[in-house]
Amino acid sequence: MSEPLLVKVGGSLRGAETLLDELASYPGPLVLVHGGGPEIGAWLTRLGLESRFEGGLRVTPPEHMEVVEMSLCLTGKRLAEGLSRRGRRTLSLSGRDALCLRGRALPHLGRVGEVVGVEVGLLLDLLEKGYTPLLAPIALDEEGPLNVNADTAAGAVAGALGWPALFLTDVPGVLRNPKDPTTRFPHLTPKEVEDLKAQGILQGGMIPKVEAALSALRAGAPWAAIAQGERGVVAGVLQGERGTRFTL
Ligand SMILES: Nc1ncnc2c1ncn2[C@@H]1O[C@H](COP(=O)(O)OP(=O)(O)O)[C@@H](O)[C@H]1O
Ligand SMILES: CC(=O)N[C@@H](CCC(=O)OP(=O)(O)O)C(=O)O
Repeated sequence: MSEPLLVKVGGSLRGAETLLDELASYPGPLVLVHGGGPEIGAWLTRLGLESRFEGGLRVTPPEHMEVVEMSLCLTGKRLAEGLSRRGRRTLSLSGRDALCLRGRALPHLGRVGEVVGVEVGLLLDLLEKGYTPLLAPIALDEEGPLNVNADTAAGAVAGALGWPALFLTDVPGVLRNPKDPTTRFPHLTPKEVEDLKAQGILQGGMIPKVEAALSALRAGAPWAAIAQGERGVVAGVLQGERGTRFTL
């Protein structure tokens, strides 16, 4: 029996047909979390709204939140359709459905939050019925929806499930030189991550991704890895041949 996996699909991978084939054919149970940063940015720009990032997080004033949510939900529906057409029946949900992701707002970033609770029972029920759950990173607090970085949301879901977390993105892993794919770190510890941050080697969206991998491990995920969303990636990571693996 193949091991269950939590896979985060980065917005940077939009339109990657080979990734849909790869995920649809995975023989074990999957719970998926998707991003969609590039689409959100494109929609905000189209509507004349500008985004500002702090530490890799999109500052989200309340008036931007509907755009964020609409964009993420559309991305989720497209992915769910792509996987379902390939034979993996996938349901696209957000943290609002059945109050699946409970959140807490972070200070000074508008409606940006983190996940404080995951309705694991719902995810397991869907899996048992043969559906693959695909979550958009929207969590709920008492005031309504929160924009959660998709890596952060994926780390929280992996931790709550106690499943391994695989973050798929557009680079082969954490790189010493982000422009040179041959400089991949096969393995990183929290101390090494701190050093890379201090040296400015981890930037932008890689910061929440690495932090999410470590927080998934701290919450009980058996392993966490960042790798490129391409054909053969799941087997490559399981065999230790691709991606960057994290250990505590
Ligand atoms: N040290 C690093 N190694 C690899 N990628 C890095 C590094 N620092 C910053 N990055 C950037 O992080 C990006 C991946 O994060 P992000 O764009 O948020 O992806 P996703 O949408 O898949 O979550 C890479 O495309 C790369 O430009
Ligand atoms: C708070 C915050 O930054 N939320 C992210 C949510 C989407 C995301 O994380 O998408 P990727 O995985 O494609 O980066 C955003 O607004 O872009």
